[in-house]
Amino acid sequence: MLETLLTVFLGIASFFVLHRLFGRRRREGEPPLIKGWIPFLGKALEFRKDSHQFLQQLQQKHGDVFTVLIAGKYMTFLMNPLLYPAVVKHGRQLDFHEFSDAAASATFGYPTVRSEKYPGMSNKILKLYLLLQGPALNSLTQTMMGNLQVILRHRLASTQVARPECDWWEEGLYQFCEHVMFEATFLTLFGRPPQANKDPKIYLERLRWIDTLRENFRKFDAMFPLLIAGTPIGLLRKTKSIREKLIKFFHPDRMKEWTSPSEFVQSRTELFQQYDTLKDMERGAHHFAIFWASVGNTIPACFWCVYHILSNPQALTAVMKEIMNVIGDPDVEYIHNHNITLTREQLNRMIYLESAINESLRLSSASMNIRVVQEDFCLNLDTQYSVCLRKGDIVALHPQSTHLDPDIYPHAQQYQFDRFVEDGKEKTEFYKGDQKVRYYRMPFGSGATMCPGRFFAVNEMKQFVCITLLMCDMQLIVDQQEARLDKSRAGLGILPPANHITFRYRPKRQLKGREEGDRNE
Ligand code: HEM
Repeated sequence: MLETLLTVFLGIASFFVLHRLFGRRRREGEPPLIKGWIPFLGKALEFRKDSHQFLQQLQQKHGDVFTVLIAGKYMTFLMNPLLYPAVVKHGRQLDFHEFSDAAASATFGYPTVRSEKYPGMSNKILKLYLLLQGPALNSLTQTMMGNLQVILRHRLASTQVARPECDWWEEGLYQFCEHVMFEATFLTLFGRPPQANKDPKIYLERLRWIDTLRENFRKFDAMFPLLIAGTPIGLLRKTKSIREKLIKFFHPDRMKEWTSPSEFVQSRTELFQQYDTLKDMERGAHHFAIFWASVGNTIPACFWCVYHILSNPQALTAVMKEIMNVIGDPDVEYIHNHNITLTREQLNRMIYLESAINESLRLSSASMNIRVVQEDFCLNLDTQYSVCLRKGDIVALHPQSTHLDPDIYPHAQQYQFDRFVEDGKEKTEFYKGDQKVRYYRMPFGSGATMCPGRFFAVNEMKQFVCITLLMCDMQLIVDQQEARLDKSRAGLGILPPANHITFRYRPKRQLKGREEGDRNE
């Protein structure tokens, strides 16, 4: 044991010494470099505890642009959203895919896409993302709507059978969102495995495959921050075998048996088949990766959205009113016994719901936009200010600092469901001082590399909120702590809650005017 500790210590110490001797020096025009090894280790921990606070302190001390040495990489942070347009404009010199390709391939277990072994594949993958948007989104929306209702109806029916004595059923709100969204998104994108086609009455049988998939997914996801940070999977105990199980689940031979996959997944399957150099397990790894992308952020986002709406009577009333206006006041019998349809156009009309979703994304998103510098160059940030960057360095935007900037968003820590509505329309003008901020809301990134699933994701969230509010009476349990963000996943997207939140629900009994009164029952 002592020997191991000594070896590790000597390894780290010699790395630090070598780096001090040969590490690079600051040059003219480069941003302030924050270094120093012992403080750095402490700082890495501080960053993990609260990245926003940590970066804010550095900003106060060093200004809007500074460089930090993290895990051997020089990362230049741009902390002021007024400087972001310069980065977005330099997409060629500040590339997203060099980082994302390397990080995703190591995390999910497929070879890097930009390799010569797969000519043209990277661009073809990007083109297929269009099948998550535009006209293709209509059929995804329709399928998702049906899946959400089937899953929720089954859930209500089976809970009624399991707990007939209860008027209300208590459950973890996160677990509820996770169960429903995980299955609905899977079925919508990937279609139905044979197990899912069994007689719907045999519900437990139907659930088994998705339960196993979700359990393995959860275990993998818990290790995701370490994997994406470059930890070799072999060091992470059982994670390697769990990833293998997940990849096998998406093996092309199994996927052949799934009925009605989305055009998006079907086209990706066909694309991967065109490359003989790609092995079947690697194709499975690609499918698993896109499945992770499709639920990894959407599930916590749904949690925050429902949590905030249930915590704010005003928000609940406004959203419910909007839903009823759009779908035309059906009665509760109709809701429980018929398929509710909501088209994309109807979802687009729900501006209060959209604002409520955007507000919860603003408060819970902690993604970092990473770009790799492709050549030595000086980036003109505004008319007077430019910073010089070196090839291979990283430029990072930290949207959370914008989202929580009280200059842009007064009472920035507060949830205001209608923050993004003005004069009955979406509010799109936000200012910092007297300057208009172009990139004021960035949970999905910015510029050409913005998340290609963003329209699908917002649609899904709207559908989830509409269907659950229409089919269920829902209340947060009183006398519990407010939900807090789990900041340990900072940099990776929507933060999950750090504490357990319980809510109670039952099949909807009455549709109009009950929401406010219900809370005090
Ligand atoms: C609330 C839900 C979601 C959030 C907050 C989110 C956020 C993000 C962010 C921040 C990026 C990186 C963008 C950049 O740095 O420029 C990204 C990339 C990506 N997202 Fe999402 N996303 C969500 C849902 C989805 C869904 C539902 C899908 C797919 C079905 C998806 C697919 C992707 C893909 C494929 C990329 C990589 C794109 C590329 O390589 O160019 N995302 N997402």
